[in-house]
Amino acid sequence: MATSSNSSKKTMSSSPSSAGRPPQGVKFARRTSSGRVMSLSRDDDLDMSGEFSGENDYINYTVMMPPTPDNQPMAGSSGAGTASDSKTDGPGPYGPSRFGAESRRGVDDDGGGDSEAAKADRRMSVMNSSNNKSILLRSQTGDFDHNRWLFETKGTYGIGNAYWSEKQENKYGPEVEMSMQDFIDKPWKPLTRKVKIPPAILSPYRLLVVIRLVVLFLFLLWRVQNPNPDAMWLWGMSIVCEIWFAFSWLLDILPKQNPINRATDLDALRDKFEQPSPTNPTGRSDLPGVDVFISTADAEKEPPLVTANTILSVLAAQYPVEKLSCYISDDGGAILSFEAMAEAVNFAEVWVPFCRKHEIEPRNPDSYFNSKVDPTKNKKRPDFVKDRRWIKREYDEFKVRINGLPDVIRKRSEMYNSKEDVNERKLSKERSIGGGGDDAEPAADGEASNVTKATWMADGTHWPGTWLEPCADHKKGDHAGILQVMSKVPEMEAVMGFPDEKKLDFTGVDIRVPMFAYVSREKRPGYDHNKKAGAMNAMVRASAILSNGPFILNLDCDHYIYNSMAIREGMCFMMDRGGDRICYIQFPQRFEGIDPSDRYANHNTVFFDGNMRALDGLQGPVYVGTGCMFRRFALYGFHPPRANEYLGMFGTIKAPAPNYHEIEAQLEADPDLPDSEKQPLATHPDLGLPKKFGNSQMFTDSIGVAEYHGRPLADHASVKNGRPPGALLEPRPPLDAPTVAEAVAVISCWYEDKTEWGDRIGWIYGSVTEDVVTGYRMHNRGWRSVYCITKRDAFRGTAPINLTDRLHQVLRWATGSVEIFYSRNNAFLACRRLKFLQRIAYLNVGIYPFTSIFLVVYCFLPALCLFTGQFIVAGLSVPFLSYLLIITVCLCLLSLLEVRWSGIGLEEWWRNEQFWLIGGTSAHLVAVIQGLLKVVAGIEIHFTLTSKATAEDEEDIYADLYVVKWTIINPPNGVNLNNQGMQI
Ligand SMILES: O=c1ccn([C@@H]2O[C@H](COP(=O)(O)OP(=O)(O)O[C@H]3O[C@H](CO)[C@@H](O)[C@H](O)[C@H]3O)[C@@H](O)[C@H]2O)c(=O)[nH]1
Ligand SMILES: [Mn+2]
Repeated sequence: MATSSNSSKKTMSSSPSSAGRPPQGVKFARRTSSGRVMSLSRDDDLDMSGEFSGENDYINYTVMMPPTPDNQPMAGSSGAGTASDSKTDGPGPYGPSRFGAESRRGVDDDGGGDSEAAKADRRMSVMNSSNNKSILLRSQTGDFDHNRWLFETKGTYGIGNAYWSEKQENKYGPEVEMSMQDFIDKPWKPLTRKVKIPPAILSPYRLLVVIRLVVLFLFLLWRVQNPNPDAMWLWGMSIVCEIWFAFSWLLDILPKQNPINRATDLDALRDKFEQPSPTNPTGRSDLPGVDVFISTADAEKEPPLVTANTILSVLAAQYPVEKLSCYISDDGGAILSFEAMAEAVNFAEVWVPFCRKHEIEPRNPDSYFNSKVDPTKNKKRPDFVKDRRWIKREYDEFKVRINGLPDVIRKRSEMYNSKEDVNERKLSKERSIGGGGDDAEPAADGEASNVTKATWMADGTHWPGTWLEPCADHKKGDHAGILQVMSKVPEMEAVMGFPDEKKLDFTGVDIRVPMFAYVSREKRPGYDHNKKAGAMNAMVRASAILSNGPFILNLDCDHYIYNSMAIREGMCFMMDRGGDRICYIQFPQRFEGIDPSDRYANHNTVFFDGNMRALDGLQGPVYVGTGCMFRRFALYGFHPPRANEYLGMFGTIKAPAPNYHEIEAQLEADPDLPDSEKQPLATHPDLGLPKKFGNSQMFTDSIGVAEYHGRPLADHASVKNGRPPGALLEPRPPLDAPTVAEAVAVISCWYEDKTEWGDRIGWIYGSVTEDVVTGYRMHNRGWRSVYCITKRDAFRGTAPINLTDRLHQVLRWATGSVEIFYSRNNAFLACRRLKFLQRIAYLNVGIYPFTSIFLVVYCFLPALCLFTGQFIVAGLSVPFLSYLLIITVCLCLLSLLEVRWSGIGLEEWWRNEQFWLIGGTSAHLVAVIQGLLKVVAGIEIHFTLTSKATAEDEEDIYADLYVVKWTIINPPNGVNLNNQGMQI
């Protein structure tokens, strides 16, 4: 089933051994004599597609079909001569494939933002918002608290609701003819609201914190004043520890004083962006684009089947198909991942419409078929059972194909290699015939064994990535950049299926699949690839050129979309009033396959439901990796578009942001300033600052567009930095070859030379927990973030199940924290835009591993007491005991209240305490030592990938639970087994 598709593969090294390669296609990337690919910037007036083939400084660029792993690997490529027509255009198992990049790109449209029409649109919106607002509307936006009011009235009011629900019935009917005035006067309905934690819980909580603080202070004072003269050393040691514990408790508890909950209104989002309106008569989606990034690094530890399932869940997400793009970054450059992804896209052709037709959840096939609930629940269509049976079989076959891939690839490669061998032998024979003699034969044999064993793609070309038998240019950390658009940019309008389409009846179901691209950045020895952060940055650039979605969702390869509405939930925040100041939306990380009693606190609920919720009430949750939706513009290192800054201890002092004021004043004085001057982007405090993004003009041009597309709708006077409704209805231009070439150029390993990538732009380098640092930088610039807990989990993933893997993970996180502590990202050095309590929270992130030193010492104290017969105090006096009692009772009450406001279970809380001690006396301590070694001796820290369980080992999913691999981080655990250290 050869599928027609275009692969855009950069053949960086034109190795002579690739005799069977088809003739090179479009040539357009420029390569200098030094071997570097230089500025590939596309000039809009210049048609680059044809003219470069004559120049010798352009490298070859092949647009070819992706070899979807077929089950007749050698067919059609039996001879080197036939390879050239391997671009067979046949239907795959599900009909004509959607693979491929188009060859032309709309000339008149460059994505919206900067074109004349868009400018005119924006001017219109400025006029509308300033002139046409009714008095009523303005009064509503004054000091009146919409969110609160809506919440209290359960969110139903005004003509808005009635009006819009009527519309739903008849999308394209005559009702569309509503007047502009109607539209403008539509009450402005918030997309999100804050839900306060009941004061009945919060007030006693705060009170107890104060009480405990005072008592703790008095206790320590008493302890200092009452030494134990018999054992001063014991007394001294214990008191130092106790003071540290008090300090770290303070760091932990202070940022927790204002937890909040949030709720989103998905209906309001739909009404606002996807209902017919004067600016949008057909009700086409006016939502901004979203680029989803999946990262994988190792096809062994991260099984391709798991990754493929994640991809499928993304492709089937409920978001306008034409606005959604998915990218996978393969840091391993493995052909296995590549072909598995090609298979996944193939399967998506039926899987995605199936999900839409029957509205199933979750849309990760593996979880869906394994879920314990009755699949027919709430299913009304009579053909559901039949369809499900069919797709289940189809999925099983898909699994078999994926599992068979390693074999297929190996066999195929062996075949090609032996063919090469034979050719080589023939050649040498011919050569040696001149010399004559029978001894030619053994000589040829000897030669053959020298030929490197290449890894071949199904179309008879060399795999540009890592080979099964690694060699120079084709191994991990040394291979070309690969970018392949596996599913092309979809049509703008829904494409409805018909009966019997692809063996299922898809009548009235949109059968489009979002764009999907496989990306493996170039890697060369001598370059620091910066782990996940580097992979992310490469994807940020490639996606800016290919789709430029103003929002970026990042998922690890094992984290799939569990709630197909998740992206829309995030979008509610981004598109709400003030949403343009939100840099990212962190979703809680939820895990599956963890032992029921969650022995090692893998769920981490105390963190995800407690700490993060609390931070949401300050400046926002920290960025903790997978399940986070970014504003692209914020990733580029800009400051938030804001007129005011909030300074001071508690961020309550309002002051105008620098520069902004001046420009405002200028504008007032001279209303005839050029239009561009009125745009909020132009009034960004730091837009003038030169940022070093690298030399891709196409990339630089995309920045402003992404910013503009990411703004909330300017449908209300209170939206200061919005875009007009209907601005995002333009179709996306199809991808053309120069665009793809540019995307390949920006994933090359030298692109970041002398730029600020990883320093001020994108994911920040230099830490194994790139996530925390990246988020910190944004908060430090004054952005805020939002924590989005959805009723149905947004995403789900796997977590390490045995103690060793878990400790390694905790070790990596703690090491990252120590790195942060010793870096310039230490919150002590933060600028004043970081709110005070937020700063404390970040300090805590950097400091918590150091607690382990004191914890270990303290854990040894009981033993020391036992041996020496001494105690930390002179005698068990009444004040000592009563202080201890109050402190402990307060702590218990606080924990209870915390459990109440965060909604976690008591057992979960207890597991967390236990694991805190286990990790605190082992992994954290090692992390402190590692961190010190790095700072003092410059010893690098490795990123140990967390192994993911295969979806296959179902027999005993907890088999790993008790596996203990002895490593340096285990021994301190012995301490814990007997001691439960007294915890202040
Ligand atoms: O060189 C690398 C190393 C890792 N990864 C990817 O990074 C992700 C996270 O790796 P994993 O071993 O699963 O780490 P976890 O501890 O499970 O991940 C958490 O912690 C990481 C930081 O330590 C964050 O990056 C993750 O998003 C967060 O989920 C995976 O998708 C990897 O494929 C790469 O792309 N390139
Ligand atoms: Mn993980």
